[in-house]
Amino acid sequence: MNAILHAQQLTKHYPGSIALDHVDFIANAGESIAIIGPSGSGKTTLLHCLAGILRPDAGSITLNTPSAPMRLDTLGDAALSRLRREEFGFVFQQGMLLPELTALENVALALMLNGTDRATSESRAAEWLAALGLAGMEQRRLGELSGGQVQRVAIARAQVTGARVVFADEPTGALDSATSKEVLDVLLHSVAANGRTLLVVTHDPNVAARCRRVVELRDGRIVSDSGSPVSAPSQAEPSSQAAPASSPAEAATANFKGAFNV
Ligand SMILES: Nc1ncnc2c1ncn2[C@@H]1O[C@H](COP(=O)(O)OP(=O)(O)OP(=O)(O)O)[C@@H](O)[C@H]1O
Repeated sequence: MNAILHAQQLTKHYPGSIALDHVDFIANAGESIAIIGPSGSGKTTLLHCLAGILRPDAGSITLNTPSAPMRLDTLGDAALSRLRREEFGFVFQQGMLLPELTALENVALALMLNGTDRATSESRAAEWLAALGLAGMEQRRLGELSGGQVQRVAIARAQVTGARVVFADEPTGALDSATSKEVLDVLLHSVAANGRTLLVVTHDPNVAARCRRVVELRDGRIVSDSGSPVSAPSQAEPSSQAAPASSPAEAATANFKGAFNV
């Protein structure tokens, strides 16, 4: 498999605690990886370091791009922000979306920040929203959507730019179990259909069980790494090999190819 993200000897301290203790980690292209572990074990710190949100105190993080490997830990702030906008997508429990904007504007904004014109951005955003089951809701503000619908907007925003790695932190944490399952289906199928890599921090065993690989942290160290499929092997297949649609979520997946071929 091809490594897309490679962290070596990642270390991050906070006053009075060590959040990451010489962590070595490789994410391969197309994998869905759950990061689990007890509260305070360093999951969010690891995710934020890998995503270029936090700078490690020591260690290296390399993103393999088609042009050249890029070292996140040595990039300047402006270059790091640009890399985050172009290469990464984020689905967090809250905070990534702007409540004063409509669903369409929230998704389109991700493209506009990368220099895409407004008309193109809105048209691609509308395709993504439709593919995720939100057709007809484009003009609603976030307060007019359910929690599950808001997370679908976040999933669309995370991927509309063509991000190659999607980072999710408790993406279903605020949802009831039925809605969690729906949102998880949409997230897993959409990243798989587009060949993206997914890293998801979770306390939910149902979320971890649906990921291809499970990495467990304790006291800032990786203590186990399944490194092999635990379920849903089709998640790692490229879009051309995606299974035929047989449910609304899978039908949405099939539409992604259209969303990206425009
Ligand atoms: N901004 C901060 N300032 C000080 N200490 C911090 C900060 N952020 C995290 N920590 C500490 O670093 C350690 C790892 O925190 P982190 O949030 O990464 O763990 P986590 O596994 O994601 O926890 P949770 O499951 O509760 O979200 C903990 O001891 C935490 O208290």
